[in-house]
Amino acid sequence: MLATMCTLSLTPALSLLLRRRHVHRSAVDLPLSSNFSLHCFSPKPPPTLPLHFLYRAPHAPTARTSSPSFTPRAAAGGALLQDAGATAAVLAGAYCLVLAFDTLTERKLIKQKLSRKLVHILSGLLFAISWPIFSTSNVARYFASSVPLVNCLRLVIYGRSLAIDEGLVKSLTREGNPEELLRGPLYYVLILMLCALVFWRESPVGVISLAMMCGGDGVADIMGRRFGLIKLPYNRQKSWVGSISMFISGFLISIGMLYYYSALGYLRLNWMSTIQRVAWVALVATIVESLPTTETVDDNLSVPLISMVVTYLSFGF
Ligand SMILES: Nc1ccn([C@@H]2O[C@H](COP(=O)(O)OP(=O)(O)OP(=O)(O)O)[C@@H](O)[C@H]2O)c(=O)n1
Ligand SMILES: C/C(=C\CO)CCC[C@H](C)CCC[C@H](C)CCCC(C)C
Repeated sequence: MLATMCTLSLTPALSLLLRRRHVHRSAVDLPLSSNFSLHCFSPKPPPTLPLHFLYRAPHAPTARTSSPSFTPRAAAGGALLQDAGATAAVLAGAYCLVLAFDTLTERKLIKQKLSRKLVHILSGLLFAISWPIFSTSNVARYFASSVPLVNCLRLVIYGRSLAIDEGLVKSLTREGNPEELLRGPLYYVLILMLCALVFWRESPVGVISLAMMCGGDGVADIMGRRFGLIKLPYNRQKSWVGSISMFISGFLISIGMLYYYSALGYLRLNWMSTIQRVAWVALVATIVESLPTTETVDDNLSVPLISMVVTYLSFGF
């Protein structure tokens, strides 16, 4: 795979950040409508492949990495330290987020249903936003995935009543039944783990799927409960307001996440076609979420999984 070395004509800080990270570029030089341009200089232009293909750029040499004392072992040690620190920080963030909403609910400053949905919306989106703080090593995704894994174990322990945490149960379940933790919340963290492990930062599939599950489905619930008077003809449990809210929020949050990752150099997208593709994903996910199948297949599975399939078919990676 031909490697190219790229630098961005962005602010010096962001350019410096990128020089230390993998910068991926498509082999197909796509016009970027965003407000930065990618100046790539490489021994020779990469072959233009028929398919949309990503190139992994090497670490650009810096003053530190060019010094005689710099060794691959030192780099590996630094990456492991960075990933361990990032994992600890995200784990702490997850614990504090749930604790904060648990406290707000306990003090009756926020209703339980709204608290649960805000945790649903924020957890996954903040998790995806945190991925760039992990190193560029090949094991970074495993460190990141350990955060939903720890929460998965936590949900199983409390869901099977092997230990008691009334605050957690109250803030994450509809009826306060610990076994509920083994359904929606457990599927949710399993999807977070899947997105980090399989798709990570190099593919739009993971971030778009999380945007639809967390942002789209979460906002649909909040708006639908509050304003959803006109129900869907084929599903009296869901409403037009809820579904339209899911489409709009899922679309906008997906675009926002893709812009975030392209601004950091992980993705290079043709925004005209990207907007169309994301709209398709949002439409399909909204239709699936509106179907009367929640009792058989939880939304926390159906929405992200259909989003993964449609995004993969649309973007090709
Ligand atoms: N397209 C949608 C989605 C949700 N809702 C509203 O939000 C509520 C919960 O939606 P649902 O998708 O069932 O969310 P759950 O994940 O099951 O919510 P929870 O587990 O918090 O009950 C529905 O009863 C409905 O009032 C809606 O009106 N239209
Ligand atoms: C109630 C929920 C889903 C039901 O629809 C959300 C469950 C949330 C998990 C228990 C906590 C998940 C935490 C994430 C893995 C990491 C978040 C890190 C971020 C920095 C806050």
